[in-house]
Amino acid sequence: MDNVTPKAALRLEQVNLFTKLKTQISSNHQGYPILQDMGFEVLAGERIAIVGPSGGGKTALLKLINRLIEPTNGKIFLENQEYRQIPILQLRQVVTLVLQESKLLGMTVEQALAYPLVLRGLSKQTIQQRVSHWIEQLRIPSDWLGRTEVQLSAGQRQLVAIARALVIQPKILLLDEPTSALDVGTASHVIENLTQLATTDHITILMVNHQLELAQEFCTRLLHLQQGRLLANQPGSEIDWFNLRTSLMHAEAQASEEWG
Ligand SMILES: Nc1ncnc2c1ncn2[C@@H]1O[C@H](COP(=O)(O)OP(=O)(O)OP(=O)(O)O)[C@@H](O)[C@H]1O
Repeated sequence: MDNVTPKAALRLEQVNLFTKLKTQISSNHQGYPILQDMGFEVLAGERIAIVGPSGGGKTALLKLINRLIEPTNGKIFLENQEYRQIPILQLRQVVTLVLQESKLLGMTVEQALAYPLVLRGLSKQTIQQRVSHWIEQLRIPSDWLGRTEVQLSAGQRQLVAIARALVIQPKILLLDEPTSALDVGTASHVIENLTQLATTDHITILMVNHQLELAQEFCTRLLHLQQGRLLANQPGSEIDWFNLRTSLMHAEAQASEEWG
């Protein structure tokens, strides 16, 4: 039996993110706080669900981890290496982010799936194998392959975006509400695939998801964000999902009252 403790895939230490511009809302000279005192560790192969009300900082957190934005202060580590010491292209080979609105940049589905692998200089045969594998796994119909972005529905685009991330075989996969436009059956099938992938290939997955039943099915650990702070960091097995649903509904209602 393998008793080796899994390695830390990712670590955040006292990460803060403020908007660059001063706003009227905050007198803080650094600007308006988006994320504050973010500190947590993720082990290789963990499946993390990130939940919280709108505007809580979930997308901002994924963008920090993909280095689309830089923290105002604090440190992020990939295994034991500090982010700022890793060349950005090297980091992006390992950490892949799928945002809510993915673009195919004028390519057909088939071209878009192959493109990241072409950029990595892989052989035609490997590219074909990997692309076919994920088309099959995610049950992408062959008649989508020749279509471009405008010929796909939001849900179809989402599935293609997930496949495009998976062909890359990243070590850390970041997904921002990947199943929000998918029908229940397809969403559940995607979650099954992701769960299996994390288990068999030790891929670490962080997924923002408003659909709590999917988060529950998926996660080994849950991060609960509210107003830019980490409210809870708990193993999935210790969560009272009923209470969580109630508290999220309250927080969402409060947030819409504040905005409305
Ligand atoms: N580039 C930016 N400049 C200024 N403020 C921003 C920027 N991006 C996000 N914000 C603000 O940061 C906060 C967190 O936004 P974020 O998109 O991370 O929330 P979220 O939890 O993902 O919300 P949702 O569930 O609605 O997608 C919000 O108050 C948002 O207005």
